[in-house]
Amino acid sequence: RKCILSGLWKNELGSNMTISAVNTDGGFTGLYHTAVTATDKHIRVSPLKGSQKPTNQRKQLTFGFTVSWTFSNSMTVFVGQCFMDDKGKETLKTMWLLREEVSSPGDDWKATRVGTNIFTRI
Ligand SMILES: O=C(O)CCCC[C@@H]1SC[C@H]2[C@@H]1NC(=O)N2C(=O)OCc1ccccc1
Repeated sequence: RKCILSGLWKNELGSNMTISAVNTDGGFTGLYHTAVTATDKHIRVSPLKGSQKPTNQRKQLTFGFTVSWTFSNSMTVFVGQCFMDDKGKETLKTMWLLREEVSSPGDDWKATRVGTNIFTRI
């Protein structure tokens, strides 16, 4: 079987994402609902856009997507791969870069954070 990104996923932080149908060139959109916040802002659902390698080429495909957070001026890019176990259970192993909006170039050094996330189907 092949990994399909469409559907509902959750990660180890409890964040959820919904990925829409993947189109023929591998493009997809979706919504990201993070469970964690570094600010006192109320968490809101944020849009995501991404692309994956076409499923007809790969079983355990690679993908990337960008989340433009609706409640802050920051942006996160995720990159990862879908793995399937022998029971057909899919896992998305990802790493992300979070770019915070900083007020001056002098603060650029501290503006990017990195993290990992593992997603499984809900
Ligand atoms: O949910 C996951 O699976 C992974 C964790 C991602 C959490 C994201 S990072 C950007 C956004 C979300 N939480 C938060 O406080 N954000 C935010 O933009 O806060 C503003 C901010 C950003 C960077 C530094 C300080 C504050």
